[in-house]
Amino acid sequence: MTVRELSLSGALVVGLSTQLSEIFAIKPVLPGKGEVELLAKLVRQGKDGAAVRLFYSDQDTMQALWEHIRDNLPPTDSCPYCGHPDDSREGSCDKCSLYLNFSKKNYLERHIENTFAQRLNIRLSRLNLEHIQKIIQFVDAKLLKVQHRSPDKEFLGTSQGMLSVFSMVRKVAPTEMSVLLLGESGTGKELTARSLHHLSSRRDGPFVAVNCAAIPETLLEAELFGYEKGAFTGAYATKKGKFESADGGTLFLDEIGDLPASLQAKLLRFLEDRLVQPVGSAHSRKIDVRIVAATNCDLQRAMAHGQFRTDLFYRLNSFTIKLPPLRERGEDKVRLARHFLEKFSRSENRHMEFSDEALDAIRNHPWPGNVRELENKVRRGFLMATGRVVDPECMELDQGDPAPVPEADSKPGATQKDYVIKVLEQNGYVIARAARQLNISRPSMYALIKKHGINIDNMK
Ligand SMILES: Nc1ncnc2c1ncn2[C@@H]1O[C@H](COP(=O)(O)OP(=O)(O)OP(=O)(O)O)[C@@H](O)[C@H]1O
Repeated sequence: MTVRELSLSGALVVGLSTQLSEIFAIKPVLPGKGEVELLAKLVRQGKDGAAVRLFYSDQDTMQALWEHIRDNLPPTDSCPYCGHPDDSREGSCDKCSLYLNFSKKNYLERHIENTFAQRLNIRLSRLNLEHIQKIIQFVDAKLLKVQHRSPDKEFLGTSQGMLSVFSMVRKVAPTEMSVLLLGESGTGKELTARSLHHLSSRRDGPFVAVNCAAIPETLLEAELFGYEKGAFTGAYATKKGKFESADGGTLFLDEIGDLPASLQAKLLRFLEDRLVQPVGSAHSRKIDVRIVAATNCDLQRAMAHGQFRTDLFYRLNSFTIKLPPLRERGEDKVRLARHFLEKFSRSENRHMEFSDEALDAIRNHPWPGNVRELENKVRRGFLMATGRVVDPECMELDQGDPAPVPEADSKPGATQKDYVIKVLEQNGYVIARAARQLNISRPSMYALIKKHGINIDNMK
């Protein structure tokens, strides 16, 4: 096979024996580069030879090919591609629109771009409007995902609700605004708070998380604001509070709805003047901390009952992000489940997969404990599966009988309280075990106990 004519996108070859659809290689010798391999496809067989289309190769080869072609261009005023008379060679050929300014440095890139655009045009012209509309929608959806993609590769979600969370996180993170995170237990409030911190200019400062429901009321003030030596019995040395530990960074106050009234006032004062006064100290210190607060309880209702200060609520509520419950996240349930299974598989070096039944059970389960519950079920499935396949039984996912977990704020108080007491009884009043049964965190279990005024010591 001999290569007679060679251009950037095509060649004339003689002695070719090939079918129309086949892709084959031609190997012209280029000065200064030697033999190069170019992939080609037959376009037309004529009596002088076969016209072939060339596929673009790597940049070096294309550059060498272009230099060779340029050096051998015939001294003609016509377009070398279509023969149309053109004496300027400054722009594009009027007839075939190819870029003719050969002396320009970026000729090769322009030529390749134009050729791609032309091919795309030809393809598009063969599609009907409905197809084009579908392509545009597809591209839009892809762009949306790229732009709103999670700021953290461990923070997953492609459902509409989560894309909007990611978008809000990106917008508010670089500002100094306080942020209020709302959402049921296990929906990812702490993960969101960490993302806010990592995307802010405070990322090199500390991230300090405090669960206001998990610390007894009597200790909470000292824990948050610190204390001076001798401030109270047992205060043997001066101790920094969480505000001070978070200086220059972010303080995440989880279960803010459980903050006692006196501390609500202190937090409000801090948000106004950024001063912190340790217990037993006569002096205040200026602290540079961004507050991210979170709660899974209904602060509006708490305000209506006089349990949460309205002024503090409005101060914190200037930017609110609501984490959607897992049951409203569509296929994210399966994506997250696969993510957790892969994580466990990697850490144990044991590859596992879900059965189709397991995937259906994951789709249908109501997930009252949200992502935390999903992670726990997948962990259980990973540990209990005997072969390489995780089925609904080893995850203890019974589609017909989802665990009736009390939803913190949607049921009348008495019913929920009874249920919590029952679960505590069943688990011998061991908080961790009761929390596990309800698929909620220990702090959330404490919060439920506190919310209903349940006194475990009297019950044992
Ligand atoms: N979108 C997500 N992608 C990956 N992991 C997630 C996601 N959301 C939550 N998780 C994981 O689920 C678990 C619970 O999340 P997190 O502690 O942030 O929830 P929370 O809303 O703060 O819960 P609680 O109110 O009970 O404190 C964590 O292990 C977290 O890493």
